Amino acid sequence: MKTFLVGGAVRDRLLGLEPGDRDWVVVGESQASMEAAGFKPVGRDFPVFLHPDSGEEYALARTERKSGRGYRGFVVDADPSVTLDQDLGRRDFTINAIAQDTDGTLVDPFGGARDIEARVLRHVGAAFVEDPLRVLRAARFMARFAALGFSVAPETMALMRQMVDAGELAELVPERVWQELRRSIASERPSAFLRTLHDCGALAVVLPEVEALYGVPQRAEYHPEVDTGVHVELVCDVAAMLAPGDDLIGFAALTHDLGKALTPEAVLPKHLGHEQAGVAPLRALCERLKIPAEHRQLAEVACREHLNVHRFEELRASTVVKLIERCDGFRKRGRIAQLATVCEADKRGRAGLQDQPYPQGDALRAAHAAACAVRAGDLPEGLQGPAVGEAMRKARIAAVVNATGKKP
Ligand SMILES: Nc1ccn([C@@H]2O[C@H](COP(=O)(O)OP(=O)(O)OP(=O)(O)O)[C@@H](O)[C@H]2O)c(=O)n1
Ligand SMILES: [Mg+2]
Repeated sequence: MKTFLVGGAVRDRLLGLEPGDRDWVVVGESQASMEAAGFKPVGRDFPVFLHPDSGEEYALARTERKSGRGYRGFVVDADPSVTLDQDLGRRDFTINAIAQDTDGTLVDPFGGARDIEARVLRHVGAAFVEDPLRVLRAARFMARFAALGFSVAPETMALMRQMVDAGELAELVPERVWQELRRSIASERPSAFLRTLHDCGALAVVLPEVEALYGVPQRAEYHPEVDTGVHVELVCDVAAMLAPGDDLIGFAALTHDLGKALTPEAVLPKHLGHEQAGVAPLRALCERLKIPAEHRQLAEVACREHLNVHRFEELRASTVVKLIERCDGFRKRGRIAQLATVCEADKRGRAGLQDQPYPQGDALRAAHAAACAVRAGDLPEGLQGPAVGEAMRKARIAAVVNATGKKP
């Protein structure tokens, strides 16, 4: 059986990175011969099998041709006569279209190794336009590889712009948009995802609430970068640095300032009340993309409360306890630490201010820990009904006073 390693594993090895999942392509076999060799069929849209021992994915070499709208609208040909070069030719980017023989030899008909060397993300061929998801994949690979010096080839960028202008991205279902977004905000450079989509016009289609932040000014004394879109890019990158791989914190960082797009012109560059104004566009975005509940909740808390956390020094202990209650932080114990991280990313996500300390974060975490340490057994005995809640809140306030030296 003739098998080749393909895709991400070959690419990542050439980049000197730790390869993830290994995907294999098989040439000259059929559904029947694979099953006879003990492989387990798992593909729904095309013939892919799991290796009986390693569990790795083996796909028959195939060609694909667009036959209609939607991501299922493809005619797949996986006949044993399909060649390795044909299979590589249907792929998205040259850096993903390199195969490696079992003896280590590379099969690289589209110059993928050269593009890896030159740090260029380039499409393989004209069939690129048949799959609108590839616009988001380009942006996601930029989030992952921009820090290594990658950029999108101008001709690929032009093609992506054409696809957007032709309305192709309307085909993308929410689940697939979220999958690419989730992985991008958990990558090293989420700003490159946003910037790539912004530059080709796709951000306006998939995340119009975020696109609307570009061109909106903020006060230069507080925000040397001025542009709110640029601010959000920076915040996402700091969040990715503070919490690597954490899409929960990444999503809240991305959406914390959506309200700034709604500030009336006359009020600019101030953004009074943008925290409350941001809740409606945030909910619209979450509904449309079917964002998971936990992500929605942290994002909404961060949107509403980020200024309160920034002024933590000024808050009384009772105000802190109420803030924690509003965040559901006594039941969801991880949430306050997450909020503190998002707020730190917000403060440090400003041009030239990345290295600023953010003492509010630790102070909030310490206050939360102290308030959480109060147990029902610490309260006076014999309390009934609402009196228990009242006594609990008082005890928590006292604990925060103790831990922080704040006024009650
Ligand atoms: N819309 C897509 C999806 C996948 N592929 C091809 O299928 C391979 C495997 O896809 P996937 O696992 O999604 O990407 P990887 O490149 O392996 O990256 P990752 O490390 O994220 O798995 C890609 O390298 C690419 O050759 C493609 O051409 N077009
Ligand atoms: Mg892969």
